[in-house]
Amino acid sequence: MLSLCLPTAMMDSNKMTINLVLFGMTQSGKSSAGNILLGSTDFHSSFAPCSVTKDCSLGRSCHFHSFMRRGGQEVTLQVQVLDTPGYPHSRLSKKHVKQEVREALAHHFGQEGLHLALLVQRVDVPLCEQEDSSPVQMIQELLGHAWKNYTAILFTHAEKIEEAGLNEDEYLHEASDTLLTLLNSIQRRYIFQYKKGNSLNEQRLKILERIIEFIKENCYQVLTFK
Ligand SMILES: Nc1nc2c(ncn2[C@@H]2O[C@H](COP(=O)(O)OP(=O)(O)OP(=O)(O)O)[C@@H](O)[C@H]2O)c(=O)[nH]1
Repeated sequence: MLSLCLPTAMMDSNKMTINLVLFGMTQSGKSSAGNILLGSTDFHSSFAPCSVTKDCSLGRSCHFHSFMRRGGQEVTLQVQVLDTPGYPHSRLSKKHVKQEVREALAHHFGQEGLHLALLVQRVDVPLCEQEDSSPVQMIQELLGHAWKNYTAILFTHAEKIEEAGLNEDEYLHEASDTLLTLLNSIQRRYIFQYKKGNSLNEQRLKILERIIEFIKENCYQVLTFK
């Protein structure tokens, strides 16, 4: 059963832990995005013509001291990221992936709660239009009716937008109706992740700042899984 609450245990006055889960199609860049968020290489990320990740795994970042201020106090941030098998998966059924992720969400975030699900989506791959095999459908089924308040899109391979001579706004302007409808339904929460250019540290800061904005807009509420 899913419920919403304010995570008092997770946020004392000067330390905050944020809990994130990564969803997305096979090879969309989930593990790589997880590593950027954690500032580590905890998750196995590699190019393959099939799905690499078969199991869920949780990674924890080190503590980012004085990452932000809250109520006049400096806050130390820790990030926890749950990496999941891609969906559609090249070897595992939908039922299997869903069960695996459901159990992992309950195990890792059952009590503490989930702040945000990131739908990891390559900019150069159209969003899956088939409802039944779409990662969006998986998010809805696992997060329940409040999924729209707890989901953001992380666009990976964003350097391809520049290579095509576009900027982010022009890319979104050209987006399919399916993607635009999804973006509107999640209050246009999106982040672009670039492989080239900025250092990984700069990228992590930029992405984390956006994520914290989304979490603040949600008044730090979490989804719990019991
Ligand atoms: N150019 C570029 N390559 C990326 C980006 N993100 C990920 N990659 C590469 O894409 C490949 C797949 O990345 P992963 O992070 O393993 O993807 P995944 O979604 O975890 O893959 P599965 O576990 O197979 O579902 C790797 O070679 C990454 O280095 C990006 O933003 N830009």
